[in-house]
Amino acid sequence: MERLDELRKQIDVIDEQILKLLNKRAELAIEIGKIKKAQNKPLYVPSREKAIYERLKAINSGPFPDEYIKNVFREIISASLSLEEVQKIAYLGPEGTFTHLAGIKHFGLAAKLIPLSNISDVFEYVEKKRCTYGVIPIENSLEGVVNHTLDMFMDSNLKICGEVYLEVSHHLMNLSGNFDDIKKIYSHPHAIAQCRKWLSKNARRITVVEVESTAKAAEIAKKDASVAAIASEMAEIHYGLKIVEKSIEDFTNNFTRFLVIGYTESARTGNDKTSIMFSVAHRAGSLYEALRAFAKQNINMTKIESRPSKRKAWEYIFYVDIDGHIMDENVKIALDNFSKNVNILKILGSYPKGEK
Ligand SMILES: C=C(O[C@@H]1C=C(C(=O)O)C=C[C@H]1O)C(=O)O
Repeated sequence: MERLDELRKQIDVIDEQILKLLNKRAELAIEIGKIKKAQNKPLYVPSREKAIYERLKAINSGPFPDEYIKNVFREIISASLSLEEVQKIAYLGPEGTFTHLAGIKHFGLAAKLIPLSNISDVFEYVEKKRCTYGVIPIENSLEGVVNHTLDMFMDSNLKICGEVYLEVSHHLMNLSGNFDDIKKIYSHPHAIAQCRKWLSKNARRITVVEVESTAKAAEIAKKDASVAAIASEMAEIHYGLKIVEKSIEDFTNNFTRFLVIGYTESARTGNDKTSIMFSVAHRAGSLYEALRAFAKQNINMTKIESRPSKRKAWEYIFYVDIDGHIMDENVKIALDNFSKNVNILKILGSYPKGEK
């Protein structure tokens, strides 16, 4: 037998062993699912999943690459979890958006992802338990925060249970893949802003039209050969378009951060983040005094935003992210002191940090 055939035979044997083990593993997951259901515990446990990825990465002896262990096990876990219960996930659609991609990255392909047309609907679907979790964008490293998402937390009791980072790259695409066919370019205002230099250099005479999402732009481009969309690779595949020019963004290092919202609280993993919202009195130094509680406990603040309270003119709500979990001793002490210096305090959730 040729060496090539011989090696492939060995791979076939190993694949059979992997499949047998996958089924053994799935049986255990089903058992665990029954226990969790009987104890009324959440079926999806992100802290456990994170611990699995990290443990396997630490013991990996190679040559299987460390960076792909999570991808492989993400799908194994997603498929196992679907045997306990298929997870219904609401996300800001339509299909083919970066939020869709973030949902798949976090929950895997076995979850049922449900596209909704706005951020409020995603909150409502999860609040009314039509979906177990929701995925929404919260900020882009170049364009800043998504105000609508922040504002939704004012009146919602949902918790943040996870975060996902995606590197964003914009491509110009149309039906033919031919630049000369393009009369109009459609995209989301953020994507257009991020490709400004390229557009002014290469598409001066082409009309640029803003639409509500990059996927919507791709949907329009699919119907009209003279329309091109600036959208993601996901949209290209989903809408059957052809890339005219790849990565036309002005700056690299473009990341979008997404939040996973739901009713369950995520357990401590040792590498977590906590999000809070609060207001302070209109008094000199009140914000400074409050935030000192974190500095005193040596807690790093990773984000601060302010938004109008919408209840009274010139009254603001602050949003802060800190390193650590509410079950960490230093976070507990800091929040206890912090709460003495603020008016309203709402803990939006502690959750495992997303991989950048
Ligand atoms: C099996 C479990 O349920 C789910 C599936 C997991 C898995 O397949 O390893 C891990 C965490 C949960 O999201 C569990 O809780 O351990």
